[in-house]
This record gives sequence, structure tokens and C-alpha cells, in this order.
Amino acid sequence: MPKTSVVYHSGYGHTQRVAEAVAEGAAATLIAISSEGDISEADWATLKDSAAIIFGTPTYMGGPSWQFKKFADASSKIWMQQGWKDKVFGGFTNSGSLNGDKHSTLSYLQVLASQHGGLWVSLGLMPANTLAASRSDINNLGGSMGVLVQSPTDAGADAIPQGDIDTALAYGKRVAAIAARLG
Ligand SMILES: Cc1cc2nc3c(=O)[nH]c(=O)nc-3n(C[C@H](O)[C@H](O)[C@H](O)COP(=O)(O)O)c2cc1C
Repeated sequence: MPKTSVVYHSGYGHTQRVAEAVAEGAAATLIAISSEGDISEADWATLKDSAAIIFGTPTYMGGPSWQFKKFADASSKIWMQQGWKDKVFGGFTNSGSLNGDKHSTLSYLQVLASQHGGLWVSLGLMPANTLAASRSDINNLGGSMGVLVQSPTDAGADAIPQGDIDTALAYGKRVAAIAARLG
């Protein structure tokens, strides 16, 4: 099985819970970006060795957190050498509102992957959008580019709806399977 890594930032633990679900689905290594926006040299080496990299960040003010952006900017050194070219990439974001402008964040993650010459993996799940649909259903937020998650702002990560966690699990599995197929 090719190595998959999930590199994410979480300010208050909600996005971390999503990262854990994606990593569980992908059997991936988890790399947390620190509150200072840094990862270790060993973490950079892990990313270099990975066939697939999945980015994760909360949506803050309609985009990635500054800590994730600092990580992305630091990856410009790798971009110079096209060191991540042809890797498989994916992404997820989490916010307080059902919409919350998460699309802007996912678009940014896709652009980052594309700058690195990567192969972006879509969500690949049909939306749950019938009258009977609920927040317990897979892809109930109806995304297609990557994983969208909504966390109530007055509760901890355990209040994230199961449908969103299941979506994250399924996406991790999909990214790892595609990396294996290309492997
Ligand atoms: C600085 C800041 C900006 C935020 N901006 C947005 C936003 O644009 N849209 C939204 O729906 N929620 C927004 N939120 C809410 C967070 O996305 C939400 O609480 C999320 O679960 C936080 O994830 P975390 O615990 O991993 O940091 C913002 C929160 C903070 C602290």
C-alpha cells in the first residue's frame, strides 16, 4: 500500500477530528501543523515519501487558517524543485456554518495541489439531498471537490454530525485506493 499522509491544522480540535477520520479511512500518517504554522523536518520527509497527500484546514474568514497558509508557503521550496509532482492529492475543510464559504477553502487546496503538479481526487459521492435526508447521511452537505464538514460553534468535536465523519472516512479510503491503483 503506498504511503498516504494527512497534513492539517486545527485551532480548536474540530478539524483534528475530521483529520483523524480521513486518516483512518486512508490508513494514513497524521501530521499536525502547529499553532505557529510549522511542521518538523521529519514531517517534511514523511510528505516527500508519500504517494498521496491530503490537506486539511478549518475555514477561517472564507479561507484556510494562517497556520495552514504558512505551511503552504513553506512548501514553495518543494515547488521550486517540483518535488511533489505527480503525487495524488486531496483536501477537506470544516467550518461553523453549513455553507460558511468552505468552497473557497477547498478551491485553494486544489490550487495548491495543482501548483505542485499533483493529481486531485474529487469526493466521488452522490449528495444526500432528498426530503428524507439528514445530517446523519453521507455527503449531506452535497460537495464534490473534497470533504466539507460543519461543526457547531458552541460544542466540541464530538458534536460533528456522523454523516460528515462518515464522508471523511469514505474520502480517505478513496484517496488511498486511487493512490494504490496508480502506484
Ligand atoms: C478566526 C476564525 C474565523 C472563522 N471564519 C469562519 C468562516 O469564514 N465561516 C464559517 O462558517 N466559520 C468560521 N469560523 C468557525 C470555524 O470554522 C469553526 O469553529 C471550526 O469548527 C473551527 O475548527 P477548529 O476547531 O479545527 O479550529 C471561524 C472561526 C475562527 C476562529
